Amino acid sequence: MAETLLTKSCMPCRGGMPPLTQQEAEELLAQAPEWALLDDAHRIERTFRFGNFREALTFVQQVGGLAENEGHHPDVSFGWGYATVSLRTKKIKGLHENDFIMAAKIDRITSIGNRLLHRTIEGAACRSG
Ligand SMILES: C[C@H](O)[C@H](O)[C@H]1CNC2=NC(N)=NC(=O)C2=N1
Repeated sequence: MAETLLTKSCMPCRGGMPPLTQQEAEELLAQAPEWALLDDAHRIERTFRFGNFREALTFVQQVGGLAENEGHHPDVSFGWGYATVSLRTKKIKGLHENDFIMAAKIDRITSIGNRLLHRTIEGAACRSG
């Protein structure tokens, strides 16, 4: 099976290599199309929307756990109803495949969360129906 970002794990980055080129970044962005390529292709960013502060905080906590597991860390700002995640590899002052692996895995957090939420809503509807 072809390796995809979701089947990979972040590799420790000790610096010393050049950041991805714009072309390389755009190729990887195809697997995380919701993210914006910013700062002359040196950073990727996505803002996620939520129903309230608690949902945003829960998401941020999940992102933090993923980052610790992967050993690669985003910058996150969040508040009532939103969380903005920004990814770049500080050691090389630009983008690395690690940033795209994290983006794909962060997207999966929200898709799992949404599926669970829908199942809960459906479940409640069945019981009250
Ligand atoms: C050894 C380990 O890979 C490095 O310290 C990691 C930790 N997390 C990191 N996160 C990010 N965003 N950039 C880095 O350069 C980085 N370096």
